[in-house]
Amino acid sequence: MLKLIHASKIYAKNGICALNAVDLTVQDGDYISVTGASGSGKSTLMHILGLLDSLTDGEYLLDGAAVAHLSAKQRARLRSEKIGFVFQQFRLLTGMTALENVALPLALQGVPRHERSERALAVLERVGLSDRANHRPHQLSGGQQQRVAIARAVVTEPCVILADEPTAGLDPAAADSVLELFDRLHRSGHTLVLITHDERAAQCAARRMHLENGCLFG
Ligand SMILES: Nc1ncnc2c1ncn2[C@@H]1O[C@H](COP(=O)(O)OP(=O)(O)OP(=O)(O)O)[C@@H](O)[C@H]1O
Repeated sequence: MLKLIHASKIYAKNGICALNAVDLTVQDGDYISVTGASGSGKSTLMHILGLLDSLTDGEYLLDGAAVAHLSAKQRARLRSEKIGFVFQQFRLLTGMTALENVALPLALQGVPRHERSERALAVLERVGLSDRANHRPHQLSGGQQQRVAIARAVVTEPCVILADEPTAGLDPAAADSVLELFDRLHRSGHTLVLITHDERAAQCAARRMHLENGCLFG
């Protein structure tokens, strides 16, 4: 469903080859972790898979379709339909409740208000936070905020969840609750790509990959 074929990314401004002829297939239901030293190309890989940047060589197929020639508008639409993002910094909107944050991607897709509240609440229930639906981010712990962010990423039923260092900065118990949630999402059929420095997090994935100087192994 996600396929990189001999994918390379060279940044024009400094000539750095951040991805070097990478081949990667992510099948429906996969749970993959990608580790690598600082500067090995992890963020670049996430940006490419998340349609936030383009390849300089090779191909990226999303659900079987090449994305190289799509306009910025088409890419943005595809991104909101097919990809759920989870970031290290949660990126929740501080003025909104947990429920409103989770419902936001549905609003952007034009889902009617009544339906989006229902769906957001159902997903908050799945991440164990339905009793916190009306709390704002500052009233939640770091681990709870990250679980809200994960709920927001899955509410649109994307093809894949791309998580960039989702446990960095969390204490061990909170990190465990996030990894446990990923495990449950994987077991219920979700597709996950976890980009991480955290060896313990990487071991939770069903398949491990490793980046070294832009080359992908594993
Ligand atoms: N926008 C950019 N313009 C130019 N060079 C870049 C850009 N983004 C990344 N690079 C370079 O590409 C290489 C890979 O960077 P990338 O951020 O993908 O690595 P990373 O593994 O995510 O690193 P970290 O773990 O430190 O975030 C590095 O040498 C980096 O300096």
